[in-house]
Amino acid sequence: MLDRLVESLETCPMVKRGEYNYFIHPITDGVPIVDPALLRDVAAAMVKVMDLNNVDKIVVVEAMGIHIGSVLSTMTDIPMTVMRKRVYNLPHEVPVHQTTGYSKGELYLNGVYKGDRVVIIDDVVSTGGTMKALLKALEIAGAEVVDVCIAIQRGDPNIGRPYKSLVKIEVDERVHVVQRYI
Ligand SMILES: O=P(O)(O)OC[C@H]1O[C@H](OP(=O)(O)OP(=O)(O)O)[C@H](O)[C@@H]1O
Ligand SMILES: Nc1nc2[nH]cnc2c(=O)[nH]1
Repeated sequence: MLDRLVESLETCPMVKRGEYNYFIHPITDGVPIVDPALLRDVAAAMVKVMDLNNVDKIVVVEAMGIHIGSVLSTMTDIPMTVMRKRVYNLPHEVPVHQTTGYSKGELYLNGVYKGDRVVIIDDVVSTGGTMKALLKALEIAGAEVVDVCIAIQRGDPNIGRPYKSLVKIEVDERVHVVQRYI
């Protein structure tokens, strides 16, 4: 189920961003082209490894959580909300500060309320800053986080709670998949 993900990661293009080796992959960047079979593999693997019993909502992060979350949502019939970088000022909106390796900003959670059972998914975790911001927003909203699953884990970030990742990678001049969940 994850062979296509592993193979595509280990052969994906790389660019240097300063000293940082940045990998470019359809799941994390949407380029050069998103293979439907790869997207299906990732979503199907998430369905297989996650606890989705009595889950009310899937929470994803703009922008690159959206394509995976959309497929997962249509496969499971669980509604999805997107943590946005844009403020809407809707009632109950929860703003939180996000700091990643290369950016800082505000994120805004909508559509999640006290007592909701939610799962979180995203494309990649690297510093863990985005996940920490999202977990804080969900705590403020009063939601119960049932499970967290990230497609690609770069390194060993601590997000303050256990989480699952489909593959774990190390990166030098190319990507090495060092662990896979299934
Ligand atoms: O573990 P972290 O260091 O927080 O990095 C992970 C986050 O970085 C990427 O998003 P990014 O903030 O680049 O925004 P984008 O999805 O809109 O490109 C990715 O989609 C994750 O959400
Ligand atoms: N696409 C992509 N996203 C990242 N997030 C953190 N590191 C990387 C990277 O090297 N490539």
